[in-house]
Amino acid sequence: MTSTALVRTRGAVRPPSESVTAAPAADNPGAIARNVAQPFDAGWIDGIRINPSAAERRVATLRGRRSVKQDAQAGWLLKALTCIDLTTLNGDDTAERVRRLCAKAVMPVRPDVLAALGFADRPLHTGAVCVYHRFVATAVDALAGTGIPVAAVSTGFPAGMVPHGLKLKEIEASVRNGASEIDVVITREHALGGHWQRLYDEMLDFRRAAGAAHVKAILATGELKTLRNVAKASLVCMMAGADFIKTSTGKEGVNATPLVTLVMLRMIRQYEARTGFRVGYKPAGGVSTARLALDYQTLMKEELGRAWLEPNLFRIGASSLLADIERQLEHHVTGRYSAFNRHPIG
Ligand SMILES: O=C[C@H](O)COP(=O)(O)O
Repeated sequence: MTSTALVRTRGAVRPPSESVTAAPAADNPGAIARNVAQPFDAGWIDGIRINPSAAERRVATLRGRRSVKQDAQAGWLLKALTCIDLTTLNGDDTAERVRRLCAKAVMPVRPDVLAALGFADRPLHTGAVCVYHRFVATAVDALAGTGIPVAAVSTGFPAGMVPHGLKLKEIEASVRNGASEIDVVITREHALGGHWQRLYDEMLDFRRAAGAAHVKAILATGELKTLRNVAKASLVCMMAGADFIKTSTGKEGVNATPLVTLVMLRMIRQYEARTGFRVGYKPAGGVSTARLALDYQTLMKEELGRAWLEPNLFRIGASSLLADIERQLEHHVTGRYSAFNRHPIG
């Protein structure tokens, strides 16, 4: 059994010292070994300990520590843009709206702004487009030839209150329609009741049903009551083979926060140290400003290192973040802010 000092401050943390550009990291060519499910390990899970006040202190100093210089900010924001899962998950979504979203994913920033930033010859796109199952085929069609993956929310998103067998069928149907990423919601009751073996079995089934498609396990952290539950659920999902762990559906009362992020990132770090597998992280829900995106990037870099700033290990689930990033990039180039209504998509 491992007793884990999970969220303990470790002294001064180096602020980001290098400019982050939208170019791939040299040590991260894009391909990483996919996580492989580990045997269920009750001792490892039982040994997890959290120090909430230390974690709170750590995130409280985040903005004070961050030192992304003004001219480096554009590079960080372009990088953030390539990590966005550009999302629409509304009851009034239509195929037409999804097609417009896909067009935005292909060209997220005006060419003249990109050119002014020195990216004229390096077109950028978002990390993925994320939709309900109903629109997977539409998005796959709209994104054909672009290399942009389609992510489908699944398993009775957002509450997950449908029978297990139906959840597996929903995953399989989205994969058949061309989704290469599946965002699955966990059964919160398993975590709230400490039924970790049940959560493990559930996630193992989700991962099997997804086949080659990558699985992002949505913990719905705002509903898990304690940071300890968040840490344990993170570990169990990784142990069962999840490729990413994701905070929220965007529909809970509390969605992504720096505090749950810190806890989840420490678990990713611990999981890599124990198994050698790198698992990705996706904050989602309420991440709507460039400033928040920079906060999450800073946490990723400080806690996990440069490799975790790339879209194969970092995504931001967001329906409106892109609009603010565009505004900040335009401001960087022109010195003026445009109105939000000039950015109706993203
Ligand atoms: O997974 C993505 C979230 O549903 C998006 O949440 P948001 O609309 O608050 O950006």
